Amino acid sequence: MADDSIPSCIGPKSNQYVLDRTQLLGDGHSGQVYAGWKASNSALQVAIKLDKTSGAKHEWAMLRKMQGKGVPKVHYTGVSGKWHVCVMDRLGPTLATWADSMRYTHPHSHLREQVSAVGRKLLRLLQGLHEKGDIHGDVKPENFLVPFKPTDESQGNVAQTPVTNIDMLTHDPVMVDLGFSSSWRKKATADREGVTHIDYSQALGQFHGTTRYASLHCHAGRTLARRDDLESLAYTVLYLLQGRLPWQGQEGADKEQRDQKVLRIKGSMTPSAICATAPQQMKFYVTYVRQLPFHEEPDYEFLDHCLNFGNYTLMTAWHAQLKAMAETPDEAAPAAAASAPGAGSKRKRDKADTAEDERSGGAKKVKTEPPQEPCRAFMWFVISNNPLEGREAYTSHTTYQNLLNKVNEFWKQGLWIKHICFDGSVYTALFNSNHKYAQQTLSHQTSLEDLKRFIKEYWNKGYYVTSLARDAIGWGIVVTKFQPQQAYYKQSYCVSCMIPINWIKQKWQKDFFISCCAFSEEPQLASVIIMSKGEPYSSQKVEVDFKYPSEVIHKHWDAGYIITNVASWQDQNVFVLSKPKATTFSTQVSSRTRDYKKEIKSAWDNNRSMVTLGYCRVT
Ligand SMILES: Nc1ncnc2c1ncn2[C@@H]1O[C@H](COP(=O)(O)OP(=O)(O)OP(=O)(O)O)[C@@H](O)[C@H]1O
Repeated sequence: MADDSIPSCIGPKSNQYVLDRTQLLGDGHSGQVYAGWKASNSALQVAIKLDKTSGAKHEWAMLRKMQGKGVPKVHYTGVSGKWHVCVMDRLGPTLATWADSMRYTHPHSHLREQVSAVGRKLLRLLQGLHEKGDIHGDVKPENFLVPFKPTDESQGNVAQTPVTNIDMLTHDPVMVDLGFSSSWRKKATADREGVTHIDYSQALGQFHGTTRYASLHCHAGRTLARRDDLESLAYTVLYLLQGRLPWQGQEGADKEQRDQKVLRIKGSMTPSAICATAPQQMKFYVTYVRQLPFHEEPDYEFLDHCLNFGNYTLMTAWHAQLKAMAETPDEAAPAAAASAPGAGSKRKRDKADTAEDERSGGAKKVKTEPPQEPCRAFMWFVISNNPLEGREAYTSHTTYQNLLNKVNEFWKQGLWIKHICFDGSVYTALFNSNHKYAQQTLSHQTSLEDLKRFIKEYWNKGYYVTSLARDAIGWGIVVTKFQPQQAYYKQSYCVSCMIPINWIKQKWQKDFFISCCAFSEEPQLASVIIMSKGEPYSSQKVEVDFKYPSEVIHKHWDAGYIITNVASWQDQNVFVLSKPKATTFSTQVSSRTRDYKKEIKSAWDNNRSMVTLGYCRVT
């Protein structure tokens, strides 16, 4: 039944529009779009967007700002009853509808040529928006419409124009739905020469956008930047070409679970796998946008060359280079093989043996060449700080029992376990002569229920959990009794099937900070987070990424944070960064290495103390 609150006439008497309730053009999350016409001139066909929220005013302002630059012409905006109303040019079908119908009626070569043209035009539309200081924030095929160009001008009617006949080589797509748009540059500097980029932040668990097309950064709750529009454009182009994306059709109890599944598939697929059945240039496009730093101005010319896959006879020098690269055999090793020590091609292994990132690292170079796609690999993350204080040691063993025997020897020497870690086959433990510790126990628990029982039992005895690791069959746990006056005030744990970001945020508000964490995949997904009151930090961040987020880590280092925990969660890495209350700390080094022993030795040789170890995905 039609909603009676929907107005049939819109606008002041001198400028009225008639709304046709029988012609719903689109139904979005914030309202509906109906067809209509100008009361005094029925040939002027319009689209009338009714929005329930005052957020519409932001979209109106954006549409006005972009008039003449690829958005529909706006005829009227105002409020009617409970609706915020925007009357604009009526357009044709969405690109999704257009491509779906083309796919079954035209040869693939034709679709490919058309989609290439569309992709390049969309890129330029987004570039225009970016040059104005804004990003779209919801790039997807449904938000770009085919223009209405009636074949017979005298009886023009959008709906009757066959969508399959619209030649996008000669028509330009139009961008709609700017409701999610935001600025990528700071307002105060928008008109000045030295443009300042907005600040980076990550709000884990906050995802706004369309799951199917969202960038990985968007899924991770990171502040959106130009790179995110361009990553979504890649998925849009791939959808138009293939009618499907590899992460479609995921099922789950709720939207959050489905989003998590999509993120996991999207994030763990290499650009080659995502573009397996697409033109090879798209692989370079996806690789490039996924590696683009937050602040960096995208190289639109490079992306345009990648999207120019419609016609191989129109090859530029760039294009030829891209094609040559596309024909080079893919060196990516499968994840499992890459994770085994010594696996992967020799060249890759030599190149990737150790990578180091330092707090005082220099400025980054801007990439102008086609990026190389990295292979997926897991490595040790060795985190060390300046300077080395007291004694330190490490040990590694393939069985928990052997580890326990060795730990007993270290305890006798006055060394305490600082951290334990498991890489799939080997347990590693770091030790130091921590003067705050008085007693320690290392234990192994096979189930989560046993782990919870153990933690409670030892809390009652005055111990706190100081390290945790997940091994092949259970959980290694270290509990410690502190010297008087040195203990935490309180400790809390959360066992969950996801990273419990809301719980963590609540605890942060009560001055708890993450002390340690561990994650399991088998037999079920589980995350165990231990938070304590009394940690020597003033603030904390959690970063979740599919690889090592060097750019983000540098930003946090610059803001005074240090990495205090590294762990892996499904295909992703979890980095806990903490801001120490004391300001004595000077430099932190994060090394990704296959040979952690060499790295620990090098840290000690350079007077650096060990903070933590993790075994995580690096690419
Ligand atoms: N000017 C127009 N002419 C014709 N159809 C339009 C026009 N504007 C929007 N539409 C149709 O209405 C749909 C929804 O529009 P829009 O995306 O602006 O609404 P929304 O409520 O913000 O949607 P979403 O849930 O995607 O954010 C579009 O996908 C399109 O099919």
